[in-house]
Amino acid sequence: MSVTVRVPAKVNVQLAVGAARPDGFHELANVFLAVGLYDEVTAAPAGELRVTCAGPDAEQVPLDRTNLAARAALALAERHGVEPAVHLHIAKDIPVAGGMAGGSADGAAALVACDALWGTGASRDELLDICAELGSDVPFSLVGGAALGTGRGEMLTPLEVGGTFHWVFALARRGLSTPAVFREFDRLAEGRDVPEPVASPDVLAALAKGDCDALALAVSNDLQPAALSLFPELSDTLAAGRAAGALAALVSGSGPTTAFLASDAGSAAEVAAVLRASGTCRAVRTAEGPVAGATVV
Ligand SMILES: C[C@@](CO)(OP(=O)(O)O)[C@H](O)COP(=O)(O)OP(=O)(O)OC[C@H]1O[C@@H](n2ccc(N)nc2=O)[C@H](O)[C@@H]1O
Ligand SMILES: Nc1ncnc2c1ncn2[C@@H]1O[C@H](COP(=O)(O)OP(=O)(O)O)[C@@H](O)[C@H]1O
Repeated sequence: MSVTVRVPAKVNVQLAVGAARPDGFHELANVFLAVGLYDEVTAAPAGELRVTCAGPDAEQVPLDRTNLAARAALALAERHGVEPAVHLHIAKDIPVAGGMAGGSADGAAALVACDALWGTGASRDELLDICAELGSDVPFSLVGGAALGTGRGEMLTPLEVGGTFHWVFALARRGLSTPAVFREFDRLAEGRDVPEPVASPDVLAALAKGDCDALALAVSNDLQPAALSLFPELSDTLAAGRAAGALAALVSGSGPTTAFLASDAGSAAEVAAVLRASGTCRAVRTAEGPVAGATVV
């Protein structure tokens, strides 16, 4: 008996970042869109907790209890008095440390898989509570679709989306540490007023209408200057994607993956081909959104 859960990556179509809070986190207005790059987590009975991982970048994924999938299983087991004797196999396809919530996705997927395998019958709210404990992006990985995340990003308001958005993702040759990017954000903001983060009405309207031209004009990422400060070569990738005809180009979350909005699947394929030939990135993927969150397959 085993349970497999498929879980998507995310791109931030708006990431507004406020000042650092006393708890070390930043207040956000974070507009998430789930996109069709997936990890799959399979939970199966075992003598003890064990994590294995396969796929691109698998060697960068920790297999101990710091792995977010393992942390999810331990959190659910503790709440329900269950022995976490489970083998979690992660089939990765979401770039690691890429700014696409790959680890967060595996945390949400492992939670759903273990809940089904163990029959703990956790409610949606309980699963969301555990996700919020695991990380700021993890609740959205469970929910999927499109949502506005406030607080650390863990308090979600689902958003209407009136169509399909076509994306191209350029994977970078090295990762970026999310905490390091937030620290660089703080350094760049020193001495300046950091406005309260507010969701952009233009972003919300463009999503609701499914209007890629309007979305292209409205997307923004307050972490982009910090990511570019730590990884300046990403500017070349952004420029290559724009020159290839992308409607918009931005760093995905804390990066280093760069995201390019295209008008349709054909244009996305053209932008992807130009980026592959540009020599400015390690690999290029295309994906559409919104897609569903963590789902038992
Ligand atoms: C930046 C975003 C945008 O969606 O995602 P990625 O680009 O990493 O995928 C998220 O805010 C990342 O969420 P997640 O990766 O879950 O962060 P967490 O594990 O909760 O926190 C990791 C570290 O990031 C910083 N952090 C995270 C969230 C937040 N609102 N403020 C922060 O300052 C803190 O240094 C924290 O210790
Ligand atoms: N299941 C997992 N998949 C990927 N990374 C993981 C996982 N569990 C823990 N990590 C750690 O989390 C770090 C951030 O990974 P990830 O969530 O993919 O980055 P991002 O939040 O930028 O998308 C990785 O460098 C890795 O060390």
